[in-house]
Amino acid sequence: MKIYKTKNYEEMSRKAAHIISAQVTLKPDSVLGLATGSTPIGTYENLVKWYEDGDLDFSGITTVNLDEYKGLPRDNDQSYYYFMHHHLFDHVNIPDGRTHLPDGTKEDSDQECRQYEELIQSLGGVDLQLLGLGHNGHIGFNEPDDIFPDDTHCVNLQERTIEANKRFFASADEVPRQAYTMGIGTIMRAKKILIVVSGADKADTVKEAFFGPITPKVPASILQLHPDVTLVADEAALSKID
Ligand SMILES: N[C@@H]1[C@@H](O)[C@H](O)[C@@H](COP(=O)(O)O)O[C@@H]1O
Repeated sequence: MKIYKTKNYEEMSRKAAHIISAQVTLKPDSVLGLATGSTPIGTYENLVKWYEDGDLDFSGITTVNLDEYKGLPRDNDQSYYYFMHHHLFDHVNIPDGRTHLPDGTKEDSDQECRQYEELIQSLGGVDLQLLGLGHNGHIGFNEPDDIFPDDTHCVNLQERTIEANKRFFASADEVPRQAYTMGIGTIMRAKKILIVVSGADKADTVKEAFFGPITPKVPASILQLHPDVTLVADEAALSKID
C-alpha cells in the first residue's frame, strides 16, 4: 500500500484528484469507480475545476458508483444519484448513459444487484476505484460482518452508520435502513484502489483498517491484500500511526 500523508483536507483532495486525473489522461476510456460521502467532495471539486480549465477530458470515461440507498427516489437530494450529479456529473463531459449507480428505486434487490454486478463485468471491470472510509471501517456500505460479502448485494445499515448519516436528513427516522452496495469482492477486483480519509475522528479506524489484522469486522482491512492501493490521508487521520 502506498501512503500519502497530507497536511489537511485540501491537500488530500488535490492529491487524490491528481491520481484520478492521471488515470483519465493515461487511459481516456477508463472505468472509474466512484464514491459518495463528505470526504471525496473536495476531490470532485478539483476535477471539475481542472475540466473547466480545459486540462481534463472525460469524454471517454465510464463510471460506476459504489452504492445507493434503497427506496430513495433519484430526485431526493440525499440519494447518491443526486449527490453524484450535483458534485460531478452535471459539471464534466462524461457522456449521458455512461454514469452508473445501483438503482435504489428497484424493489427486487436480488435482480437489481445481479444486474449491477453484470454491468460492471460487461464494462471490463473497474480501472480505478475511489473509496471513503466509514467510522466502523466500512467501504461502500459493506458493514462489519462475519464474512466479506463478494458481489453487489442489499445491506441492512447499522445503527452507527444511520447515526453518522442522519446529519444529512431531517431526522434519523428518515435515513433509509437498507442500501445496495458493491461487495468486497467487487471492490477488490478493481485494478487500482484509491482511498481518501480525513480527520482525527477516523484516526482509530485508519489504524485498525490498515495496520491491524485483516478481519470482516473491519471491512476495509481487506484492502491490505490488494496489490495496488493508494491511501491519501491527512495528518489528523494518520495521527495514531507511529
Ligand atoms: N456509503 C458511504 C461510504 O461510501 C462513505 O465512505 C462513508 C464515509 O463518509 P464520510 O466521507 O462522509 O465520512 O459514508 C457512507 O456511508
